[in-house]
Amino acid sequence: MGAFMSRFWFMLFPAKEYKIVVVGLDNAGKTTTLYKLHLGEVVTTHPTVGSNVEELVYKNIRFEVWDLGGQERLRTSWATYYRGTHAVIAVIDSTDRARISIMKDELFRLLQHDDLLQAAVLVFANKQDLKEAMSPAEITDALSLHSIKSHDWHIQACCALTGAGLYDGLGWIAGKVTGKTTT
Ligand SMILES: Nc1nc2c(ncn2[C@@H]2O[C@H](COP(=O)(O)OP(=O)(O)OP(=O)(O)O)[C@@H](O)[C@H]2O)c(=O)[nH]1
Ligand SMILES: [Mg+2]
Repeated sequence: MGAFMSRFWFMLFPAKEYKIVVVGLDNAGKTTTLYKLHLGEVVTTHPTVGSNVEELVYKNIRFEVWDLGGQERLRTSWATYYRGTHAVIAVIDSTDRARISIMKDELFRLLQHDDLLQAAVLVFANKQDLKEAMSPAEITDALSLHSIKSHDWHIQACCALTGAGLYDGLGWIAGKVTGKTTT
């Protein structure tokens, strides 16, 4: 391959791609988040059975983003997606006070998984447009995030419908996986 072709090839296919898995209870807004980031649009969603996967490029960093189904019967299969994961996004429906403790249990279970020992963890406090939404501070307490010492974690308020906060969260992941500060 000539020098020009080689440069062209690497522009098209940069070597590194980072894998993100998106987890959270059903109705949290995972699929809405993925397609808001991927298409810039709010898509009509149905409960995900299995997964959706899309590629995102942000600040020249390529991410392969896996959105998993959150229904109870599907959560046991989340672990089959973990291998090679650089970052986890846990999407929270900030109005779902009744089930935040279930999400906490799911979060602490995934933190113990061997395939996620190196993964950075971003918590999206989604649906902040709704007035009954818990604040990020309330969610931090409810999920006991300060007790997590084994992983880098960060919580970001967001609204998947407007996109507010989504790129701030992705920027945090970008900084963690590349080891650089991105602005
Ligand atoms: N008000 C509001 N509604 C949202 C927001 N994000 C998502 N939703 C709505 O929440 C509902 C569920 O969104 P989905 O993205 O399908 O949820 P999911 O987490 O993918 O659900 P499963 O696939 O069943 O695990 C949809 O009606 C979305 O329009 C948000 O930020 N604010
Ligand atoms: Mg979904």
